[in-house]
Amino acid sequence: MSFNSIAEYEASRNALILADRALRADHKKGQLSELEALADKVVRDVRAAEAASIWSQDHEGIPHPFPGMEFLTGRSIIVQTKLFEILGKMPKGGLLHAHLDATVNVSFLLKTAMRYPAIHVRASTALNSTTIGSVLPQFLPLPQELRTSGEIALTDENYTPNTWVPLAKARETFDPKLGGPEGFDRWITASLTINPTEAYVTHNTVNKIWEKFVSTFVVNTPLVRYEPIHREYVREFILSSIADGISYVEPRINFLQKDIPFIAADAHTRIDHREVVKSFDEVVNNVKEELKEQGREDEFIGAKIIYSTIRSITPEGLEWYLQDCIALKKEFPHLIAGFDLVGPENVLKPLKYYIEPLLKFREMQKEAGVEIPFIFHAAETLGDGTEADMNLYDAILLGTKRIGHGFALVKHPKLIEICKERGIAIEVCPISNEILRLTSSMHMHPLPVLLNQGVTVALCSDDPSVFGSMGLTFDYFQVLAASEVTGLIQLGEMAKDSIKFSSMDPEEKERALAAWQKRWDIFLEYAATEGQKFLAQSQTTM
Ligand SMILES: O=c1[nH]cnc2c1ncn2[C@@H]1O[C@H](CO)[C@@H](O)[C@H]1O
Repeated sequence: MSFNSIAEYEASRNALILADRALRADHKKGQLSELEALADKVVRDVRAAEAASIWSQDHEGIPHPFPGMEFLTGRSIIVQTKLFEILGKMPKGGLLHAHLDATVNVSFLLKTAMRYPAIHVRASTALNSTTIGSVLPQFLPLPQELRTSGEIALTDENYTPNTWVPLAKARETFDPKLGGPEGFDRWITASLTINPTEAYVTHNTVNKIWEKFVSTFVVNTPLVRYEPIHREYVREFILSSIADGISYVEPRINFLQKDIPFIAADAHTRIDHREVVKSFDEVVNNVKEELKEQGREDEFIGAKIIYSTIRSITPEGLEWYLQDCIALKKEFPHLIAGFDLVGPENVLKPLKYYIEPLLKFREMQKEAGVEIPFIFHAAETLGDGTEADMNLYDAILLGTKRIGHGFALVKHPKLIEICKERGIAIEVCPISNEILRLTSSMHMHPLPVLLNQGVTVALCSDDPSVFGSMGLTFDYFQVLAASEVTGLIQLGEMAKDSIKFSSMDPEEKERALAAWQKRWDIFLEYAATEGQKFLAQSQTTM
C-alpha cells in the first residue's frame, strides 16, 4: 500500500476504522437520534473525565486504581463515580442468569432471619480472636421442641462446640471484644461473601476460590430454604431488581429435594418443589399487583424460573429431576422456562456424563405434551479441550437455547458461527468471572470479542450477594469502564437483547420492549442533563 500524502493516509485510516467499527452492534443500529448521540457523547465524556480524576489518584488501601480493575478492590471507588450513578438509572431489561439463593444482600437475609425464633446458629468451637477467622457459622431452623435458650454465648470459653443458640440471642451475646453484635454481623457476612484478600491472595486460583464460593452456599442454604424466609427473599430479590431498573427476572432455582429440601415454617415438615414454585408465583403476582396499584406496572413484566439441579448427581438421579421438572411445567407452564445443571464445571460431571437421560428428555416432554428448552451452563472455565470446555459441544448439540457463561466460547470459531446462526445468546457474567478468577480484570474478559464478532450477549450478575454486586449496575459499569469504544448505545442494545432472548412469550416481549423503549428515552434525557451538569462542575473545580 502506498499513500501520496498524509491526507490520503488519514482518509484510508478513517475508512478502515469505520469499516471495522461498523461490525459492532451499536453501529449496526444505524443513525442515532439527536438525543441518543448526545447522551452517548456525554457519558463518554464523563467516563474520560473520571478516568483522569478519581481513577488516576491513589485511594487509601488502593494504591493503583484503574477503571475495570478487580471489582472487590475497586468497588469503593466505583460507587463514588458519576458514571455509576447514571448507570443506576438505566433501564436494564431482563436478568437472565442469576442463582436465586445468591441474589439478595446479606444484611437483608440476616435481618430477616433474626425475626424467626426457629433460626439457630452454632459453631464447631468457641469463637475467639484466633478461631473467628476460620470457623464458619452453621444455621438451622429448629422445631419448637428442639429450641434452646442459648444461655452460653458462642464467644464464651465455656461454649460447648456445636450447641445451638437462637440467632437473635447469639448476636446479642457476642463478645464485645470481638465487636459485639456488629462483630457477629461481620462474622456472618464474611462467611456469605468473598473478600478481596480471598479472591486476589489466599484463594487466587479458579478451583481454590470455588471452594470458598461453595462454602457460602453451604452456610446460607438452611436460611434460604426455610419457607417463610424464602418467600421474603424472593420478594426482596424482585423488588431490589426493579429498583435497579430490571424489569424481568429469570433466576435459576437449585432444586435438590432429595438432598437439600425446603423446610416449612414449623421447621420440621419438608416442602416439595411444587409448593416452592407456587409460593414464587404468589410473590411475583403480589408484586405485580402492588405496582399496578401504584401505576408502575411497566417497571416489572414478570419472572420465570430455570429449573436447575447440580452436576454431581448420578444419571439415574437426574431422571427423577427431569420428571419433576416436567410435572412442574405441566402445572406452572407460565413459570418453568428451562432446565439446567449447575455447580463448578471444572470439578463436577460434564454434560456428556448425563447424555442418556438428557437425550431422553425430549421424548419425555413429547409424551407429557410440554416443551422445556435446555439453558445450559457451559465452559465457565479457562480450559481448552477440558471437559468443562467440551461442555460447549454437548450444550449446542442438545439444542441449548442460551449458554450460561460460555467463557471459553471465543476459542471455538465453528461454535461462534453456530451461536450466531441459531441465535444462541450468551449469558455473560463479567464480575462473577473476574472474582472466580477466570480473568484478572475487565480488560482481559472475552466479552468485547463476543460482542464485536456479532454474538448476542445478555449481561448478567450470577451471584450478586456473594460478590457484593447487587443488581446489574455494577456489571454494566465494568463493561463501560474497560473500553474506549463501547458506549451507552451498546449497553442499550444488550438490555434490549436481554428481553428479546428471554423466555417471555411473544406478547410479553412486545410489552417489555415497548416499556423499555419509553424508559430508555427518559433515561437518555436524564443521562445527558445529569452528565452535562457534572462536566460543567468538574470544569470549574479543576
Ligand atoms: O457461576 C456459577 N456456575 C455454576 N454453578 C453456579 C454458579 N454460581 C452458583 N452456582 C451453583 O448454584 C448453586 C446455588 O444455587 C450452588 O450449587 C452453586 O454451586
